[in-house]
Amino acid sequence: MAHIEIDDGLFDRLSHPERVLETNLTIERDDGTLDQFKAYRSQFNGDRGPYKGGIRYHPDIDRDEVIALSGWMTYKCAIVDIPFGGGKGGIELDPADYSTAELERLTRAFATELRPLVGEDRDVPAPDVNTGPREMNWFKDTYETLENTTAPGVVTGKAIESGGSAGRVAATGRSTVLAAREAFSHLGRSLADATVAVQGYGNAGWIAARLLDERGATVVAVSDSDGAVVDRDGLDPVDVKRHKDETGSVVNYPGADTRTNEDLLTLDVDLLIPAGLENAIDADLAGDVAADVVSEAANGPTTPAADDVLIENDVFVVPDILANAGGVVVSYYEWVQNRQRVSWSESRVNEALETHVVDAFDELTATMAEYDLDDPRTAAYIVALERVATAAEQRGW
Ligand SMILES: NC(=O)C1=CN([C@@H]2O[C@H](COP(=O)(O)OP(=O)(O)OC[C@H]3O[C@@H](n4cnc5c(N)ncnc54)[C@H](O)[C@@H]3O)[C@@H](O)[C@H]2O)C=CC1
Ligand SMILES: O=C(O)CCC(=O)C(=O)O
Repeated sequence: MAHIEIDDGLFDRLSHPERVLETNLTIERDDGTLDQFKAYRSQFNGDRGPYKGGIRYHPDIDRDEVIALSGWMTYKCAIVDIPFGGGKGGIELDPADYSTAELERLTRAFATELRPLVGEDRDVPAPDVNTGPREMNWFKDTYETLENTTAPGVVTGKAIESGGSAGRVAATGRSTVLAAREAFSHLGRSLADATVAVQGYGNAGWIAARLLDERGATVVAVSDSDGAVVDRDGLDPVDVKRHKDETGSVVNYPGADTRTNEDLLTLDVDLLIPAGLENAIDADLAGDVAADVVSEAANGPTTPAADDVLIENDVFVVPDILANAGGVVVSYYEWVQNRQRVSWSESRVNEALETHVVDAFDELTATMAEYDLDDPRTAAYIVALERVATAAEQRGW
């Protein structure tokens, strides 16, 4: 059912990316042989500002996935009201199979290929799955060297010493927790009393678990792609992270029971945080989700059919475009600091982040009330789509 009126032509335009680069990168392996990698960058929509979105390294990445992720970035930037459009990119590989030197050559090859498309005012990449400050530093250096300039705002998520922002690494987990706090408060409950399960123990998931623990919630289960660990008395997120860093996985964490990822998603907890990849919760599994609130750290963890089941079962789902927007909000402030050649304190960054998340959540609940909706995701898209459509219309054709 349509809730807002959008011109048919504009709707068509917003159903497709503005452009997609698909390329093959060639690098020399450490043994002297050559290897090829498929790589993509989708620029979905730039009506509200430069394209913005991460770069993912993953063996299953493909063109359609990158396009979908770049579309979500468009609406994410709109709902938290930062002046960016949506983009996303990625390289098809499992980084675990490559040395640091090979990953550096590959990242530099991608930056070289993307050079005509990116820039501080054109398209600003950032980290996503399996990338982080290290890759962003390499990207920035390659771009600046080729352009013979300094342009730290060409990517965000850099190391602090290379122009990164305080608070960026923790920002995605932080907004996921702030969004959950707002959802609990909306339901008249306190996050401090909640039990939590976190699926995915990378940048987004582990930070969310740590911040929840610091706020008094009990993290009873966490997982990564190898499986889940559960301790009903509560896990110590920092110690689980130490175990994962030492052993490569959360699995076999001393004192905890080992379970499957599916078990984790259907565990009897108050709050579920999917922080892995897309489509983790499908329609079959959704009926067994026991949590009252889901705060989506991952992009697209809930399929549309699963969403219907969760709504039917009164599960309050804070959609990805709001819950995980902390990453791009702090990326925006990193870009602002880079452009102004200034550096903000972590508390200033965190305060700005919190304002964006709380304001967006308030707009979401006000829209649910205005349209008599029981679905937070639809409300989020009403707010975001109106902003994108208005900007597009004001620019004209
Ligand atoms: N890093 C960032 O700033 C942002 C990340 N996100 C999203 O958050 C999600 C996670 O990203 P990061 O934490 O950055 O990646 P990461 O590479 O740091 O960690 C990903 C984690 O997910 C786990 N995982 C993968 N498949 C899984 C499965 N089937 N079951 C359980 N765990 C699984 C991996 O083992 C790993 O622990 C992605 O959807 C990403 O797009 C969203 C906004 C910003
Ligand atoms: O920080 C950014 O620019 C975008 C991060 C990202 O890829 C995401 O929010 O999914």
